[in-house]
Amino acid sequence: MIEVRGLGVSLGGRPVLREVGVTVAAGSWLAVIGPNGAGKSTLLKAMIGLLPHEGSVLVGGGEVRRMKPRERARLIAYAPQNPVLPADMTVADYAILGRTPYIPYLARESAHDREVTRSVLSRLDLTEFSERPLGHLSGGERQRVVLARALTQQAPVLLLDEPTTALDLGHQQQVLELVDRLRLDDTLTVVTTLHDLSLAGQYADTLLLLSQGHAAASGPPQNVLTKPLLTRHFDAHVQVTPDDYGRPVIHLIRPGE
Ligand SMILES: Nc1ncnc2c1ncn2[C@@H]1O[C@H](COP(=O)(O)OP(=O)(O)OP(=O)(O)O)[C@@H](O)[C@H]1O
Repeated sequence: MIEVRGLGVSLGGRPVLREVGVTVAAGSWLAVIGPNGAGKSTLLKAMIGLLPHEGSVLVGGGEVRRMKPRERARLIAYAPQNPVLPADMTVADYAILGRTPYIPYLARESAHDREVTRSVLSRLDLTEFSERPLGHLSGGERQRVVLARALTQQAPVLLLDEPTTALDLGHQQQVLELVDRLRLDDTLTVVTTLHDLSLAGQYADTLLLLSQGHAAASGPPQNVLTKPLLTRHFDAHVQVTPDDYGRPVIHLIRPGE
């Protein structure tokens, strides 16, 4: 569903991604991990065609940079890490913007568009906030609203940049479970950046470890979430233990222990 080959991106005259290649099969989940500044958000932005780049990014068989915005929006939904939100717009009005690619020019949203939006808001525990202005929400509520807008888009490819950073434990689990259920029910292809490596290992089929703009490792979680790789690329003291299902769990340990 997604095929990235020889991707290179320069920002401010500096190379930020170099020769990155990755393939994501339809219906699978790729988690992009790596230290701050490694290029994770840049990779997602390149996948949606927002950045000039070298190499190719194919989504659904087509080059993203050649797609018309409406065509692209029906194929790829993207929830950025820190979007600027219009403070006076209500939650419901913002979430229904995800339906824009389906609304004919000069027409209004249909009953179906409103129903999709209502259902997504309900699944994200946001019904009670529907009429609240975005400027009157907590950080975690705002993050769920950004995700809601991406989900109302009902695109087969979902790119989520750090979807859980501002969420409490329960909402982290709720959001990731919801994304996984949609992935399985509707064969969505999911790409997320995630700083929580244990969560990345629990939900993703494949991990891509970016380090200083290049792909340092990729593969199933147990091959990427290893002590040597994490120590080298994150410069951290960690212990990796399997959970009850054999998936790697990462613990930070005090240096010297
Ligand atoms: N517009 C820009 N101009 C110049 N450099 C930029 C620009 N945007 C990002 N960068 C740089 O590109 C590098 C990669 O940024 P990116 O946001 O992709 O990292 P990241 O892996 O998502 O980091 P984090 O974990 O901190 O979110 C960083 O060094 C960043 O400073």
